[in-house]
Amino acid sequence: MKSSIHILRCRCSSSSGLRSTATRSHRYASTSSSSTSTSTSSSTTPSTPTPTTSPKRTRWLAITLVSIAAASAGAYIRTQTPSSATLNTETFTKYSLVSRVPISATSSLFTLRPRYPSSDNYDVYENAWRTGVWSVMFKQPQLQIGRDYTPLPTTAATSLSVDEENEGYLRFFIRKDPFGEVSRYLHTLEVGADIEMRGPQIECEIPKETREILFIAGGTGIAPALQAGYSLLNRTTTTNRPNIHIIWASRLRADCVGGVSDTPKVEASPSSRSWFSGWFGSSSSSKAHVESVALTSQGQESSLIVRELEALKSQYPGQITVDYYLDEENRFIGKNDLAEFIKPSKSVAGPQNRKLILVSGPEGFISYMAGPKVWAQGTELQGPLKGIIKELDPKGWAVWKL
Ligand SMILES: Cc1cc2nc3c(=O)[nH]c(=O)nc-3n(C[C@H](O)[C@H](O)[C@H](O)COP(=O)(O)OP(=O)(O)OC[C@H]3O[C@@H](n4cnc5c(N)ncnc54)[C@H](O)[C@@H]3O)c2cc1C
Repeated sequence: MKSSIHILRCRCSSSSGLRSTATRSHRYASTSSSSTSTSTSSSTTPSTPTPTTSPKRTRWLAITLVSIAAASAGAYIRTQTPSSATLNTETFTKYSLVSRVPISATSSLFTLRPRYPSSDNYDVYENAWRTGVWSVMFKQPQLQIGRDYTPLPTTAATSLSVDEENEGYLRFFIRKDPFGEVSRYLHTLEVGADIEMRGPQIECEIPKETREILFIAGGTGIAPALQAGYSLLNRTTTTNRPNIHIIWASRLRADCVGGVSDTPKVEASPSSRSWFSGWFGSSSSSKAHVESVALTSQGQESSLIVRELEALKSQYPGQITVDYYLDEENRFIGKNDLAEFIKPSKSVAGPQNRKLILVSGPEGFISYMAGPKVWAQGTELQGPLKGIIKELDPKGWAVWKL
C-alpha cells in the first residue's frame, strides 16, 4: 500500500452508498507546536511604563512580573509533562512496547501499554469499539511520518488480563513491509521502547440498523474485520442477532494456520486471480480452479488471529462464519465466492444499511474487489464502485472501502 503519510479519515455511515467526509493529508501536525507559543501574552502586558514611581505603576510591575513567572512556569511544566496520558486525536500519546511476538515470517503481534496511567483510556476505547472500525496513527519519530494501525479487539482468546485491559493495553497485528518505512521501523523496536500514537480515528461507523456484514479482508485487513465482528456482534440481543461473514485472503499459511473454512466448498471463477500478483505484477495467477479446502493445522498451534476468530464464533454461535483463502496455495477469492453471499435471493428487505460489504487490505486488493479509492484536493474519497463486487451488482448492499 503506497499511501505515504496520512491524517485522513474516512467516515462511513449509511445511505445507498455510505457517506464519506474523509480528509487524509500527508503529514501530521507537529506535536510540539503548542508548547512553545505561550510566552507572556501581549494582551496582559501593560504599555511601556513611564519613569515614575507611582503606586499604580508599582502595582502594574508586580502584576507583570507575576504574569511572566506564571507563564514561564506553565511553559516549563508543559515541556516536562507528556502531552496527554490519554489517547486523543490532537496530540501523540506515548505507549510502551510490552511485547512483539512473530506470527509469521512477515507479521507480528504488538502489545502496547500507555506510558503514563490514565483511567480515561478505557472510555476512549469503548466509544470507538461501539462505533465501528477504528484505527490509530503511529509516529516514526526520525522521519516524522505516521501510518495507521488497527487495534485488535479483546476476545476470549486474548492474552490480556482484566488488569491489562483496564490499564489500556492495545494489541496490533502488523505486517512488516520489507521496503516500508514505518512497519520496518516498528519491527526494529525492543521491548520497553516508546511508540507514540494518536487517535482514535473512526474509519467506518457501523450503522445501528446493520444486520449483516460481508467483510472481505486481505492480509492485515483482517484486523478491521475482527473489529467489525466485535462491534456488530456485541449488539446481539434476544431480538437482534446480526451476522458477519468474513472472507480472508492471506499470503502465507502461517498467518492463518489452523483456520478452517465454514463454507465447505466454494468454487472460484475461472477468471479468479491473485490480487497479490496484481499488486506485485507477477503472473502466477492462472491456476484458477480453486476449491476452498479447509486448512489443517498439521499439528501446529492455530495462529493468534484464527484463535480470535474462533473465540468470536464460540461467543456468538451461528452469527459469524469465516472462509480462508491462501495465495501461497493458489486459493484466491473469485467472483463466484462472493456471489454466494451477495446474491439477491439472500437480500433482506428493510431499511437501508442493514447490509454492508466492507473491503479492507492493500490498495491492489481493494481495487480488485471494489475499484480504487481516489484522491481529490488532498482528500481520499471512496471512488466509484468497480471491481468484481460491481460486476455482481450488489443490490441492497452498501459498500465501503477501508
Ligand atoms: C486505516 C488503516 C488501518 C491499517 N491497519 C493496519 C494494521 O492493523 N496492520 C498493518 O500491518 N497495516 C495496517 N495498515 C497499513 C499501514 O498503515 C501501512 O500502510 C503499512 O504498514 C506500510 O507502511 P510502511 O511505512 O511500512 O510502508 P511505506 O513506506 O508506506 O511503503 C509501502 C510500500 O510502498 C512502496 N513504496 C514506497 N515509496 C514508493 C514510491 N515512491 N513508489 C513506488 N512504491 C513505493 C514501498 O516499497 C513499500 O512496498 C493500515 C492502513 C490504514 C489506512
